[in-house]
Amino acid sequence: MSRVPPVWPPVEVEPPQRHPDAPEPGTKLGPHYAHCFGCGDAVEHGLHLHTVADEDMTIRAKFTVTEAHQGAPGLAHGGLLACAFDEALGATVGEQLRQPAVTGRLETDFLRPVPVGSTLHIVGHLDGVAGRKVYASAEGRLGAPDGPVALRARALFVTVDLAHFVEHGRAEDLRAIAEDPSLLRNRQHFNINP
Ligand SMILES: CCCCCCCC/C=C\CCCCCCCC(=O)SCCNC(=O)CCNC(=O)[C@H](O)C(C)(C)COP(=O)(O)OP(=O)(O)OC[C@H]1O[C@@H](n2cnc3c(N)ncnc32)[C@H](O)[C@@H]1OP(=O)(O)O
Repeated sequence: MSRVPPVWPPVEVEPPQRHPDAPEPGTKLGPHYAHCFGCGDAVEHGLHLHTVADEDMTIRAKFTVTEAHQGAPGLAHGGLLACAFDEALGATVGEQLRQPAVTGRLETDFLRPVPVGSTLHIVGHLDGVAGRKVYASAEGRLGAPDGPVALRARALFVTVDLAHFVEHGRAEDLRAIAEDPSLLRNRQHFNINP
């Protein structure tokens, strides 16, 4: 099977501009929403992705595969691995641009099986911006930051305004957040991204 990658980004892009309030390299980012399956503390069997801002439009993330994440016996489910990349790429885009954005398209190459108990080290990079379209890519290495590459992913995020979440979200969840903003991360900007 040919694995020649298509041209990336697929359209002409501008270099991304880091927002003045983007976290400094080395900042631990923490969950953006307690009930987020990718990063939230309140989700017992969630992925609990931990992310750290890095230099040069990059985010580093770690995800440890548990029993609850299996597809085949002892191996991570591919859909959950794609979820980990959605989360890491979403953080790459949202944190650097400090603007809400949702996943429009996500493609994932699975190069090696990922066993239960192993940790995936993901590096996400913001590749370019074309109007509301934001392109980002990531690589996941097994067991260590310099371990073998297990996955690669590329995504298109589309920037949206806050009305997206008000219009499409559930009223009771929005009310709960209004009553207890600590459900979202308590930073200078609140993180409404899904
Ligand atoms: C003060 C705030 C600060 C914030 C800071 C944040 C820090 C955050 C930290 C942490 C981040 C969190 C991490 C979360 C990670 C998880 C993210 C998810 O899983 S998101 C859930 C899944 N995704 C959806 O639910 C989207 C569902 N889709 C939609 O709502 C719409 O389709 C949407 C918004 C994507 C586009 O709809 P339209 O009507 O607004 O715009 P149209 O014109 O259709 O698209 C815009 C452009 O994008 C292209 N486009 C859209 N989808 C495409 C696709 N699938 N493939 C190719 N192009 C696509 C279109 O062709 C168009 O391009 P042309 O401008 O014409 O060149």
